[in-house]
Amino acid sequence: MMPDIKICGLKTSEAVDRAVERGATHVGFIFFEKSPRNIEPDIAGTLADRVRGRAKIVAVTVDADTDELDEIVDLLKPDILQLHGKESPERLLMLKALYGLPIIKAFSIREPEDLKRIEPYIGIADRFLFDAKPPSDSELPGGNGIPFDWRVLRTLDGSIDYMLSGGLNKDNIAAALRETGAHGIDVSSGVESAPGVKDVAMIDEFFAAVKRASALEPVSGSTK
Ligand SMILES: O=C(O)c1ccccc1NCC(=O)[C@H](O)[C@H](O)COP(=O)(O)O
Repeated sequence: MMPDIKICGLKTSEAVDRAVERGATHVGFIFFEKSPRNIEPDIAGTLADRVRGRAKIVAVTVDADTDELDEIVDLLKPDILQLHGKESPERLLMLKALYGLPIIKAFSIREPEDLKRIEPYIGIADRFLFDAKPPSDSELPGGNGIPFDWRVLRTLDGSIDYMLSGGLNKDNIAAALRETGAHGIDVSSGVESAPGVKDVAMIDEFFAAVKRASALEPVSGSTK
């Protein structure tokens, strides 16, 4: 079965169109000034309009205040909010009540202990996103293009819905899916030729790799 596929950090119509043509179920726009993928909400809104209804529009923010979120929600009209900072469970409840949108809560993972941090968010976040811990010299909480040890997720309760993220690319996605069986994946740097510059050929290659990997998957219940 094909996982949900989120292409994150989109900034051009060419990349948005190609991602959705190839089968992206989610397209992500980054609202974080220090990121090479940062985009203004009005420009993101115009890009999102190209694919609205065909892919879920995801607004990615980091500890954004309510004024900033008001502007993003107003101009982008996202289907989902992705919170990539230190937002508390109470903050998620408040934002869900305010905007009526589902929330993906991102967590950085290095070791099994890190998974304990999701516990207070279970039943509040609609989905989790597991990303690698940023390197100590990075100013970005995400989009660093580095994977974590996916074996850490072996201890995760199978009922937890999550997207796997962090350094995924055409060369490692088959192993990542084999190890985790993730129902959702998220990629940014792995389809870029330089930080913040999406490459349509790399988008093609990534989707081709996911399709190959998904075709190899054993069919549950099959006797063959
Ligand atoms: O991508 C960014 O620049 C970014 C900045 C600040 C917060 C989150 C950010 N990205 C969020 C994502 O969902 C990325 O796709 C995810 O971290 C994976 O990125 P990569 O390892 O580059 O594939």
